[in-house]
Order: sequence, then C-alpha cells, then structure tokens
Amino acid sequence: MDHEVTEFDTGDDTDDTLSALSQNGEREVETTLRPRKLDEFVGQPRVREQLELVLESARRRGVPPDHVLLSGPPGLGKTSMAMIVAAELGAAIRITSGPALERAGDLAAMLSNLSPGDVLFIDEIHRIARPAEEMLYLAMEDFRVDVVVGKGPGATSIPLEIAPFTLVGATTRSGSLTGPLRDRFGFTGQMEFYSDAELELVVRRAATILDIPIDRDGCAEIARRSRGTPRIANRLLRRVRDYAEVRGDGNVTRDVARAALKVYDVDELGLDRLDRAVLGALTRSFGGGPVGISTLAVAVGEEATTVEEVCEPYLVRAGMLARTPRGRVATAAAWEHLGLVPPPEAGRSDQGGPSLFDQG
Ligand SMILES: Nc1ncnc2c1ncn2[C@@H]1O[C@H](COP(=O)(O)OP(=O)(O)OP(=O)(O)O)[C@@H](O)[C@H]1O
Ligand SMILES: [Mg+2]
Repeated sequence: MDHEVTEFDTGDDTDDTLSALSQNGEREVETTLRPRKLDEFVGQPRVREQLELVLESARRRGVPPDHVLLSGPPGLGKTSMAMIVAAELGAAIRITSGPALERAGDLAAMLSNLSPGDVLFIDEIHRIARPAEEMLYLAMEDFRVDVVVGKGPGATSIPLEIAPFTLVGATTRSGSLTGPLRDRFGFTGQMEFYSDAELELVVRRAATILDIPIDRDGCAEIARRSRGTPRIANRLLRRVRDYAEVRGDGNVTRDVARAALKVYDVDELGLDRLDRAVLGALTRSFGGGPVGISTLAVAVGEEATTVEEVCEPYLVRAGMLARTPRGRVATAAAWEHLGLVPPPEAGRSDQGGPSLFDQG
C-alpha cells in the first residue's frame, strides 16, 4: 500500500480494498487475472479505441489526459481499465472510493499529496459525499482545493494549488452522478456486456494463467453461462476446475463444465439463484408485473440496489425483464425460461397492480 494513502487515513474503505486484495484468496486470484495493458484487455473494442486516442494524444502533448469516467455493471473491467490507464501513462495510481470520502478533508489530503501526472482512481464515485464532491469540482477543473482553516465566523478559506492529475472514476450507476460532476469528465467509457466469443478468450486466458487444462468446448460452455461478465467467467472457471479436480481427472471438457455448473446452480443461460429468484417472484408472486423495484427486492430478500445493479442489467439484456415507468415486467421469455405458461397479458405494462400488495 502506498504510504501517502496510509498517512492521511482516507477512511476504512481504502484500506479494505487494498488489504482485501492481499488477504482474501479469491480477490488475489482476481488481481492475478487482471489484464495489465490495453492490448491484453479482451473486448470493449469501442472503449478501448476511444481511450487509446485520449491517452496517446495526451502523451504526445506531454500533459495529463482528461478525466475519465468508466461506467457499467459490476465485473466488466472498470477497475482493471483504471489500472491500465495509469500503466499506459507510466503514472502512479492512488486508489480510493466514494464511500471512503465522507469528509472533504479526506479528499483534500489525498489531492494535495498527488504528484504531477498521477492517476487518482475513485471507485463507486456516485457514492461520494456532497462536500467532497464539491471540492472535486474545483480540483478537476482548476487543479486547486480550497482548504478551510478555523471554525465559525473566523474561518478562512485558503486556496491551495495541487499537481495536475487525471481522475478516473468508476460507477455502476452513471445515472446517479450529478450533472456538474459528470460534465467535468472529458471522456466517459460505457462498458458493455461481453459477447460469448470474447468471454471464451477471457476463459482461455485465465485458464492459461491458472494452469487449468481445458478444451475448446469447455471454454465455450463456461463463456456462454457467464452472463456477459468476465468476473463471472473467471469465477465459474475456478469452480469448474474444483469439480474437475475432485470428481474427475482435472481436465475441463464440456460435460465436466455442465455437470459442475449444475452443482453450483448456474443454469443453461447462466442465470444464478438470485436471477431466478427475481424472475420467479416477478412471475409467480406478481403475475408478471409491473412491480416496483423495492417490492421485488423484499420478495427475494435482497437490497434493492443489488437487484437493480447486479441482476437487472443482465436480465434486461437477456430480454427477460423489462423496465417500464410503472415497474418491472417479466417478458414471455422469462415465463418460458422458468418453464411456466405466461398468462395472455404477460409482459404488458398496462396491467393492473393489485399484486403489488400481495407481499408484505
Ligand atoms: N477485458 C477483460 N479481459 C480479461 N479479464 C477481465 C477483463 N475485464 C475484467 N476481467 C476480469 O474480471 C475481474 C473483474 O474486473 P474488474 O474488477 O475490473 O471489474 P469492475 O468493472 O471494476 O467491477 P465492479 O463494478 O464490481 O468494481 C478482473 O479481476 C479480471 O480478472
Ligand atoms: Mg471495480
């Protein structure tokens, strides 16, 4: 961990992030599997090309590039991409997160300690507290912070120059960023779900790094069931490896992958238990919807934000769930996938909502 970061004690989350990386085994594997350079990064051709231009042009002009916002569902490579930005620039990276920046002073300490050209990475930037956010405006625009000295009527604000830096923000909800903050990023990379072919490359790469014998069909089977998400692909690969080692000869084939994923409750389409619980509640308890997100979350015993940020994006992309102004609706594909017969009005958003009150 960087001593500058420790010195100013930027809150527990920074420490959590960094110590979790070194202490927790699974997280450590994740670090091992992180692509380090832009050309090692599989997929996201659009973001990669755009970012390449932003970085190369800044490099040629000898200035730090514009601030970069990376947005998209969990596990698509935002953190990896942030590290790559720093690596490509040959810059040091300071890591913190929105929730860790509760007091503006935490941020001021971090900012005033940056060296020219550093990359400051703020994960979950949509969760930054208001005073810190306002401090960030000035820092991003003018490389300046106003430090308030003293309290009450005698308090004075001293402007402090900070080193020119590049802010990289990551968020799973770009929609909940305030306008002023969003406007101060010169480039926004919208990370998309990966194709099956791209995920095959992700699995192949991870299998090589982790030394897991796997054939083409095994790769394809894992890729197909990874919900378009590299983190899930890597995780499923490790679980299939466990199964292959304990119940088989260690080799991962299509049949081994299928049998293993059955044990781990990952279905044909890659939906996991929570995804199916959401679809199950939506269809069985709420007649297909529309139903509000918080009601749906209570029905499956999860936080609304988890359902919204982790489950929904993929269910929407898979064409099983639709977001309507009146709430979430199960599509015909959802009923079919669960082996249920959709009522004639399934998927219609003009349906009445008495089922909203069925659950407490
Ligand atoms: N393009 C990629 N190629 C290969 N592996 C990838 C790629 N993107 C992500 N991964 C793998 O997926 C894991 C998760 O990626 P990362 O932590 O960057 O996602 P994230 O978008 O920051 O997720 P979160 O929103 O949960 O913070 C990485 O450790 C890495 O192993
Ligand atoms: Mg991340």
